[in-house]
Amino acid sequence: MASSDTAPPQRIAVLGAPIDLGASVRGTLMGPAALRTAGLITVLETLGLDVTDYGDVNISDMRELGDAPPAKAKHYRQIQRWSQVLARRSHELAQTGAIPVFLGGDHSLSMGSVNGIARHCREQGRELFVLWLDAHADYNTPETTITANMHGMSAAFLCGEPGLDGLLGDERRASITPEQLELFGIRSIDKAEKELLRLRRISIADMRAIDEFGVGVLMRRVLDKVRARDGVLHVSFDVDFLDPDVAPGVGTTVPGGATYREAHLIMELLHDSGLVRSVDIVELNPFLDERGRTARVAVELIASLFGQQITDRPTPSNAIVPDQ
Ligand SMILES: NC(=[NH2+])NCCC[C@H](N)C(=O)O
Ligand SMILES: [Mn+2]
Ligand SMILES: [Mn+2]
Repeated sequence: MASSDTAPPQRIAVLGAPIDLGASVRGTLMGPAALRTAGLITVLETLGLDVTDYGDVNISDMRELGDAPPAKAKHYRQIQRWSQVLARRSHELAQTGAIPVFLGGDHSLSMGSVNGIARHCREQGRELFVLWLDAHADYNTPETTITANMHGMSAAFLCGEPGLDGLLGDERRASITPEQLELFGIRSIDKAEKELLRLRRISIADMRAIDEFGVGVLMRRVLDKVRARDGVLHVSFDVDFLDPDVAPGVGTTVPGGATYREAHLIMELLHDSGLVRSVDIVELNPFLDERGRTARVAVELIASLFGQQITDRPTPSNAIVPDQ
């Protein structure tokens, strides 16, 4: 991913998705603006990347599909429009060879972004894995949900769980299989959601596992799996993955989250792996933030994901982390 003297700089395609109807707390629609204000574009350019900011997605010209909205999925029609346009734009951006970075917006946007990336990967014959950095599993369906908020359903939707079948019209719905989903940082799961996760044998690095083994070991397990299958990675980064002390600007805070250093290490390991092909940054709610603190932390973490290093010398992580 890093640029060298000979290789052309890595291209990054930034696209904002100012959506907040998937969550119960309004305000994530200001996320793309806050991330830009916190310097996202400049930070990436300073790292030597070739960044194109495509602005924010517009859904006004989307036609309405004729499917029946499920009973328990709030703002289904609106989110359907976002998902459709995002699936299309995401596929187009991936085709240009750039790394798409989607700025949310609540986590329902991943239903579209990941669908488009998955389509591109299928066409390329590469297996796509999705790393879901989140306090929540987002593995509810209209059947299991308690809140009817669609940001709590996106991971389940992507794995082809029933209930939102008409969301993308004719577009193939299951973007990945349950074994291509890696939940990481999880500390809040609803009862019926937990049962579904167990049934599907979804891989979960919860906070208990992180406390016990550390993010280095657990991340290496994820990365080794992707490498062994010659796959690539999409990183879906829900800002509430971070501890609320570090990142207060989110609508669904859960105590006991990842620390500042844990999060940076994850991003650094992801960068070193060279496997990341696309990224979502979701759930940042500037309306709830403290003087832009959370937006700035999110930007710093994205910088680590794209190669910012403390010493500007390669860290030989394999030399200092003993084999399991
Ligand atoms: N992307 C998020 N912050 N999701 C929170 C989901 C919370 C809860 N599990 C629900 O279904 O409503
Ligand atoms: Mn989420
Ligand atoms: Mn979350």
